[in-house]
Amino acid sequence: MPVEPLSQKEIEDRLAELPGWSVDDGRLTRSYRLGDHFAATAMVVHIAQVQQELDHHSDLTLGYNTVALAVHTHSAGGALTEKDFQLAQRVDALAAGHGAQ
Ligand SMILES: C[C@H](O)[C@H](O)[C@H]1CNC2=NC(N)=NC(=O)C2=N1
Repeated sequence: MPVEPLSQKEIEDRLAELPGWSVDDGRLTRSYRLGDHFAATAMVVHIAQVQQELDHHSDLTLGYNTVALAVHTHSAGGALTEKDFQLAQRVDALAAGHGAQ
C-alpha cells in the first residue's frame, strides 16, 4: 500500500511527541549512547528485527557505544511518512530496555 508524504505541520506535530529525534537533511534521525559496544550491538540487532517486522529500514550506524538511525521512505521518493515515525516510536520503546540514552 502506498504511503503518503506527511506535510510540514504533520512532521512538526509528530516530532513534538518524540524528544531526541530531529529531521536532518530530510531524514528522521536520532542517536543513542549505550554502556559499551556489546550493548550497542545488541540494540542494533533488536532494531533490525523491528525493521524486518515493519518492512521499513533505516540507515543504522553502530559505533563503539552508540547507535544512530536515519530514515525516510524510499517508496515515497525519500519523503517522511507515517512509517518513519512508526519506526521511531518502536525504537524508542525498546531503547530503555537496552539502557540507551
Ligand atoms: C519491498 C519492500 O517492501 C520495500 O522495498 C520496503 C523495504 N524497506 C523500506 N524502507 C524504507 N525506509 N523505505 C521504503 O520504502 C522501504 N520499502
